Amino acid sequence: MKRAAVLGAGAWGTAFAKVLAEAGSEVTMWARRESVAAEIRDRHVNESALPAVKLPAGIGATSDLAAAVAGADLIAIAVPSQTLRGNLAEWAGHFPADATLVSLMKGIELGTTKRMSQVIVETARVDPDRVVVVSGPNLAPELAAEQPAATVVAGTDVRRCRAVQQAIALPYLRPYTSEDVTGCEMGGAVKNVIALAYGITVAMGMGDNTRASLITRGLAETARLGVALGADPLTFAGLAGLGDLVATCSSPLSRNRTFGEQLGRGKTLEEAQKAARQTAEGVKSCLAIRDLARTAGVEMPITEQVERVCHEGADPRVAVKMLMGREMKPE
Ligand SMILES: NC(=O)C1=CN([C@@H]2O[C@H](COP(=O)(O)OP(=O)(O)OC[C@H]3O[C@@H](n4cnc5c(N)ncnc54)[C@H](O)[C@@H]3O)[C@@H](O)[C@H]2O)C=CC1
Ligand SMILES: O=C(CO)COP(=O)(O)O
Repeated sequence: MKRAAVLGAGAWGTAFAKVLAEAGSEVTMWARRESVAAEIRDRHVNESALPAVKLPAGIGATSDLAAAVAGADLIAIAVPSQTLRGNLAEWAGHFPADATLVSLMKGIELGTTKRMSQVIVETARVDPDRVVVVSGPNLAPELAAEQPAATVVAGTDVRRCRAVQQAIALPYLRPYTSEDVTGCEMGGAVKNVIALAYGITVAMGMGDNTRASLITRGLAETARLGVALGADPLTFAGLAGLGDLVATCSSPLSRNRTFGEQLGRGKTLEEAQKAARQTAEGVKSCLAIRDLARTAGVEMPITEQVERVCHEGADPRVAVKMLMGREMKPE
């Protein structure tokens, strides 16, 4: 049996801990609040993150980071992208020397424009081979309800990828491996921005033609940026690209889509933030992704408009007009 730690007891950390435990690992979760750790330990639930989900009784939980990671050979991290660097500054010294670090996050760091695996390598001072990314169409409440889904385990060390693949394979979760870390992370981060745009248009009453156009052109700009950063174009046709984009845009469970709906109803950023209980990564990542695109000389018109609506108070109706009024070109 493997010993795994999951750092972050939000929706995804909790669902992922359940997966690891059910696939045979001995799991300890780290929660920021001791009350959440106690609830997981004693009542086997995490009501605020995943209401009504019964967790395996064997999952341990603590708010003591050193205790959570002691002896772990797999450490999965599921905190907000923008706090990861700060979290790791406190944590990294406690990580066992050869543990595989699994990034579950889907965002780009503000300011540095770094992907989460890059932040882990830099801040925890580990060899890039030790970092593995898990990304795909994996809405936490659906996975926790054991609805069948697939995902991608990406890394530069095939042996570690296979070990993580084995550690999360279940009758309801089918993991595939990939060597394209950049592509998987860019797919996961940019789909959150496109899901914001999708939510905005849903709230504006737009129909399936608009939705399909957004998904398709959203994927086009995701792939354009990803390829400029060295990703394999085929990754964007896979689970961590199109798969996650479709799941997130289509699902009322998505925090990013829901956040977009608030903006589409005319709420300000601050009002939408007040209403959101959990992390909607696209809201901050859209700034970093726009900066990445500008530096790489890549056009990302949907991302540009999402940034304007989120952070410059632009009217969504004007944003739609600007997207539709762009210069004509071949597909
Ligand atoms: N929820 C989902 O369905 C999925 C989420 N993800 C990604 O996983 C990451 C985590 O997402 P969730 O668990 O859903 O988010 P969440 O908002 O439910 O949980 C985030 C957790 O991080 C903890 N945390 C630790 N340090 C923190 C700090 N300094 N500031 C704020 N919170 C801190 C919070 O206490 C909270 O438990 C995100 O990057 C998200 O995009 C990926 C796949 C699925
Ligand atoms: O990444 C996800 C599904 O794969 C979850 O999306 P949200 O963060 O928008 O809920």
